[in-house]
Amino acid sequence: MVFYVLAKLPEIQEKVREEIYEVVGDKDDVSYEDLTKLHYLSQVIQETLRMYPPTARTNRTCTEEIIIGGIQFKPQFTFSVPVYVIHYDERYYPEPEKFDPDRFLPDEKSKRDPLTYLPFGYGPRNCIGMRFADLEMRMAVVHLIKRFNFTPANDAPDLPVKINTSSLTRTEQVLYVNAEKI
Ligand code: HEM
Repeated sequence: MVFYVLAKLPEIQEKVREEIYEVVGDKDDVSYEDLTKLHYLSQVIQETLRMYPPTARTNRTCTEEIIIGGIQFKPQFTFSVPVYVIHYDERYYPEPEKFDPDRFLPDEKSKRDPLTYLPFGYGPRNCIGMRFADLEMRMAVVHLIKRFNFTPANDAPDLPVKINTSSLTRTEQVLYVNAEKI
């Protein structure tokens, strides 16, 4: 998804590429240290996961009775946390359909409740692979953006791309990008 977004937003793609050249330069051997310095790339990945979270909702089962906001939850009740809906709530993300990596600048991020950003879930049973996935995504973008310029293929739909959220999220149509060697 991130390559599609970058193909559609060439200024953001260029900014990501510039940061990668500054931090990594020409070397092929990208270290963990290098990846931790790619702050703008991290913001782009976070914004991609806000708009296109692979999991649209996550479920929990109550172990004990509790009342939250006047709603009574009994033991064994199962309920869904609507991740996708929360990520598009204007109270937390003004103009939610706009792709804006600056929402994840440290200052902006610190103004929001952490429960408003849930691509990896939350709490003791959140995603165990979160950090690994983050590093993998950064590494993939670094190697590909260094070598290729991405542009939208013919008839590529505009952003935001329509998403089917019935189970794991997926785009309603197949998305293609052109990759041109730099
Ligand atoms: C972008 C990539 C990924 C996303 C968006 C993602 C998202 C999620 C979400 C939303 C949950 C449920 C968390 C909750 O209910 O609070 C979850 C659970 C889990 N994920 Fe991921 N995940 C990703 C990659 C990975 C990877 C790479 C691994 C393994 C290497 C992994 C392993 C797991 C496991 C084992 C759980 C269950 C944890 C538990 O029940 O205690 N995930 N993930």
